[in-house]
Amino acid sequence: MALTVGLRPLTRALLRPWARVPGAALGRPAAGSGDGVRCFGSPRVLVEPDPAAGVAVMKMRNPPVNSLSLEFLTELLISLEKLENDKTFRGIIITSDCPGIFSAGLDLLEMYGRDPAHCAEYWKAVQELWLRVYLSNLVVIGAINGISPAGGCLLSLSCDYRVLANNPKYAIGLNETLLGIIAPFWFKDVLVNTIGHRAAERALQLGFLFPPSDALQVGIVDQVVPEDQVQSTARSVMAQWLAIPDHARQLTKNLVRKPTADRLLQQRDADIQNFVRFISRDSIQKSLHVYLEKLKQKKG
Ligand SMILES: CC/C=C\CC(=O)SCCNC(=O)CCNC(=O)[C@H](O)C(C)(C)COP(=O)(O)OP(=O)(O)OC[C@H]1O[C@@H](n2cnc3c(N)ncnc32)[C@H](O)[C@@H]1OP(=O)(O)O
Repeated sequence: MALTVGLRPLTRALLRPWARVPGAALGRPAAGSGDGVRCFGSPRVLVEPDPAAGVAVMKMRNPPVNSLSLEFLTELLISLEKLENDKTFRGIIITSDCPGIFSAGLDLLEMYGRDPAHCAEYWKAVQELWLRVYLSNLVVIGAINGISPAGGCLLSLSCDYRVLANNPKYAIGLNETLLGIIAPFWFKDVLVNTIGHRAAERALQLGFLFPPSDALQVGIVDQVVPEDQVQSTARSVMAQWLAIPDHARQLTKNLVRKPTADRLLQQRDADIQNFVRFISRDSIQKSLHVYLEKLKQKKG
């Protein structure tokens, strides 16, 4: 029997009117967009619109590490939906407002010590974010200005183009096996599509986190540039992509990506059930506990 997935907080949030950021974000003119244009967003997602260019920069700011908690996923989804539905925008640049960290991936605390209903709700939101970014009609460029493991890597892989800052600390990859967990088939599919079967096989089994030079060589990112040029490079790449007529690019993107997305769309509930069964196992909870303890101990 299909698991019934409650989506209460997510649904509630999606029904909420568009939230404007109190304080800091509001009133700050968007960079390069003239005086009249203001940033907007939500507590964890700052959106800097450049209507003249048809581009919005979406900055993730869920400190300390931009882990993808349920609330953060919800805010990202709301921002993306808002931008998708606004004809002003043809492209978005996803980047981080947390120094040195693009995203630490899925929030382990949403999966550790939680009941099955919560895990199901969380996983549905993870699926939702992936589908929205991966199938977005907008051009999506990742300006990856920090480390990007696991779910952070999935988010990057779902962009149309990835620019990574050249800092040896900014590794990227699907490192799930290092945590004693398994990347779901759709994470795997996106990696295989990006770097090929053999490279993905090794990277997934060994939980590789590629430093920038290796990331470029294997093709998990498209470009590596000095750290202070990540945003400007993303903007120039965006201009190239926006030179293509939208309808032609969008239909082509759909042609290429739909089969991969359909594999999940055809079995979303089953995927949620699998995830909940897997993550609820004692052995997996133990692995997560050990990993979280390691993170704590690292601090000394
Ligand atoms: C089934 C598929 C499932 C999962 C896919 C995933 O995405 S699983 C998540 C995989 N992510 C990782 O392996 C990254 C883990 N984090 C790190 O390696 C480091 O935190 C990082 C990102 C390199 C940053 O290091 P830094 O030294 O700057 O910070 P620190 O480690 O001290 O972390 C600060 C606090 O954040 C907590 N934290 C880190 N990552 C996560 C996370 N993914 N989820 C939840 N919480 C996370 C960390 O424990 C620290 O907490 P604190 O309470 O301050 O001790």
